[in-house]
Amino acid sequence: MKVLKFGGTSVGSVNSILSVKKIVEAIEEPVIVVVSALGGITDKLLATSTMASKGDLAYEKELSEIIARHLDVIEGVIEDKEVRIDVQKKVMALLDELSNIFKGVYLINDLSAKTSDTIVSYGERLSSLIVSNVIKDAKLFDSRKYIKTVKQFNKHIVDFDLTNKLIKETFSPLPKVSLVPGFISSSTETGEVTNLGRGGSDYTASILATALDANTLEIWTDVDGFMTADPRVISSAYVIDRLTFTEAMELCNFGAKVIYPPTIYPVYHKNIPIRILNTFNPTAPGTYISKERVKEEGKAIIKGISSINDTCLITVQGLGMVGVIGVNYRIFKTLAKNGISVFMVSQASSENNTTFAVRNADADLAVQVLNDEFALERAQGDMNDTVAEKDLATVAIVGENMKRTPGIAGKLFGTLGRAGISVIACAQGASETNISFVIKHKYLRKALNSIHDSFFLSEYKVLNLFIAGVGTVGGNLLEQIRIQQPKLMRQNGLKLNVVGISNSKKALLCREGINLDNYLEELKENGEESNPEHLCEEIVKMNIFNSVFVDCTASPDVAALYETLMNNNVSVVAANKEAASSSYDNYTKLKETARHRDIKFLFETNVGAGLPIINTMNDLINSGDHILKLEAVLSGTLNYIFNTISADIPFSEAIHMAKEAGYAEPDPRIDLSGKDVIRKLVILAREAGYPVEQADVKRNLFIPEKYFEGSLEDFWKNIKDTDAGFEEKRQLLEAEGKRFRFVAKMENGACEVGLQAVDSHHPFYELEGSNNIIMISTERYHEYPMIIKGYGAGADVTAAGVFADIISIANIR
Ligand SMILES: NC(=O)C1=CN([C@@H]2O[C@H](COP(=O)(O)OP(=O)(O)OC[C@H]3O[C@@H](n4cnc5c(N)ncnc54)[C@H](OP(=O)(O)O)[C@@H]3O)[C@@H](O)[C@H]2O)C=CC1
Ligand SMILES: N[C@@H](CC=O)C(=O)O
Repeated sequence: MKVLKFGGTSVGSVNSILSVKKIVEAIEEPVIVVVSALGGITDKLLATSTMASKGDLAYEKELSEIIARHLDVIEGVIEDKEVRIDVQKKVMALLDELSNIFKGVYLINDLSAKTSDTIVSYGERLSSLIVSNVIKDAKLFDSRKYIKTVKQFNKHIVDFDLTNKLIKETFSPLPKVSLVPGFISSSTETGEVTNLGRGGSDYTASILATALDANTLEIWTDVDGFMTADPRVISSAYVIDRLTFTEAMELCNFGAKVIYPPTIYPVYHKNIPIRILNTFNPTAPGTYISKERVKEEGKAIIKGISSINDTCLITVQGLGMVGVIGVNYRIFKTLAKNGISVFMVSQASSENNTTFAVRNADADLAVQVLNDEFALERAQGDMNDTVAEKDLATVAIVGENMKRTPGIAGKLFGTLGRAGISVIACAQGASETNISFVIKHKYLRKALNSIHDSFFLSEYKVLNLFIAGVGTVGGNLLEQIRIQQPKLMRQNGLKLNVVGISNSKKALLCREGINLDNYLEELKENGEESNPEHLCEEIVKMNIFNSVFVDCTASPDVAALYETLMNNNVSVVAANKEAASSSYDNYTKLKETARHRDIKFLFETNVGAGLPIINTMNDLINSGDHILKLEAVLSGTLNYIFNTISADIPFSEAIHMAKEAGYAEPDPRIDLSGKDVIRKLVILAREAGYPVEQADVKRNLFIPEKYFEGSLEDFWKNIKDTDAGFEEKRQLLEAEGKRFRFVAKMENGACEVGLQAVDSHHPFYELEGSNNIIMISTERYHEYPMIIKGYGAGADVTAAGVFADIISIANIR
């Protein structure tokens, strides 16, 4: 035989009760079916009691809703008219009793524990009566007659000797289907109605399964089983197929509300397995809980992560505690005497403090009673005042396979460190099945996500992207992500979740991910007013794990956010060159911050767009080479212009064309003035190991300074004046068989940029379109420098370079 328990949601509606009928009637062996009250009814009974006890006549409305709910369910689940009328009568009789009790509570304005217990018992009495008339051949039993309790420490404790005896008598012989109300019981001494506490229906089922030696206990609920973590917080959480009793106990004691914790003890002792199944998805395999510890190859070492939101840490501290016997005894005795439950304890081996976790609501009382207990020691200066730190959260990782497996704690705390989360207290029992730690509540979501990502081979890894700038580069990047995303997910298990998008005026932020099919309209219509500071604040506030800020703007104000973002463990990928070419101090500070926080600051596209220049230089240096000299054409815009001007296309027209083609900076004067090449050379020199500032670069510019003064419109208007002069120079050069190239050079840290006329023997002569070229001379590449050449500007190649930086953070293959 087996015992099946159906919770409130499983018997909460007409459809769910019909599913229960189908599930039970398909079983061939004898079954005991335990039911909870209709979903939400226990809460409503309690709320109505409180109203009535306060003399609030509105209780009558609540009561009429309770009545209507039950009558509606009967109407929907019982087809046979005669049976239906009979059940309606019986149910109405119970509801009349209930109504009279409420009236009494209302009239005398008093709600004793006994009356409250009686009122809530109606929930299961009503539901079991209804369900017993839905399932074919079901026989209804009354749990008050065989689940007996005695009072201990103001709680109703099961009187197991009597209960087991009565259960055996009651269910002999065992009917094919026995229908049993969960939760309710009665007192051994007085016979009065009692109950097993909230969630007690699971316990009823466990007690019955144990007393009758069932082969399985099935808990039917509204989820597919124990999940690796709370799926409302972690989208990649999945159902755990097997757990040991210990693991299940650890997980549900620690916040996973799949089963009521005491349920596990009785069946554990008789080694009766529990299956967690979903009434709404009955074919799902669910979670199987048994004594056996199975170590499955390729599966995560830990089984689940759970958490307690409501945590306060209390610390008792003082040098006077060191070596003194009995301090902890006094702490915990005092707490117990005052009914304060402690769920985590941590004591340093120095013995100078004991820290423990309680619920926030118990904190003030705990501090007060402990200060009283240690009043003398405090007065003598041997101990400090007791301190409470509220609004914290406790997280636990659970798994029996952690036993004797080195590196678990290291991995856990390393993961938290990389996410920028500080651990306030931690504890691990010698059983090694649970490592618990306390953090600030605001980091809970991030901690759970980071740990889940690190420990579980989820179907996919997530990178959360904030993309600033949706123009030429940013827009192209978003389109590449949109197109590539399904393949990355399928082949590499990488989900790129774009959680933020912004332009200069608006920001769109969504933790769950922005739909990339129509982000521009969304940004326009639903984006919030934004500026760089606001954007930064919002990102920090969202506090998302594995997040990357992608800067596709040209804004110095946006670049100024990197430090704060990185200090909040957000990696940065920049197409924007402002930060890497800013003061050397700022550049090194950002790089050090990234190293120190174990995050990334990547800016490959700052030089040569998608060409692998910076990465190659880093690889050379990291393998022990030294960069001695760089010679390069680094402006796609200028190279394009010099390759495009002709008798038909004047200089000013070629600038327009470079802008149109997406090569030029948002402000093309940055290209024309040589500034863009200067900052690129500075970045390369720094990456090569030379502490260079922009002011150190010698420059031989080719457009007089006056053209860069005034507004951008002035520039476009005035630059036409240079067309004739340029055409003259071009013709001369053509006659000499030479071409203009704007060349950047660095030799042992000395940098210069300038216009050069190169002949056909020069390696830069044949450099088509907007291409860039760089010759890198090193100790190893000396006689024949390393050459990297290709598209050096343009939306798609730059976006692809930014994309590559992002992918490198995910570290996928
Ligand atoms: N084009 C290329 O070949 C290469 C470009 N780069 C770099 O890429 C960056 C982007 O260039 P590109 O795409 O051509 O420029 P665009 O002008 O096309 O786009 C810039 C984007 O940045 C947004 N923006 C500006 N200021 C802010 C701000 N304060 N906060 C948020 N968003 C802002 C703009 O918004 P709005 O529309 O509201 O102004 C726009 O969406 C530049 O730094 C450039 O140097 C690097 C390598 C190659
Ligand atoms: N404006 C730049 C774009 C790449 O950095 C260029 O023309 O090279």
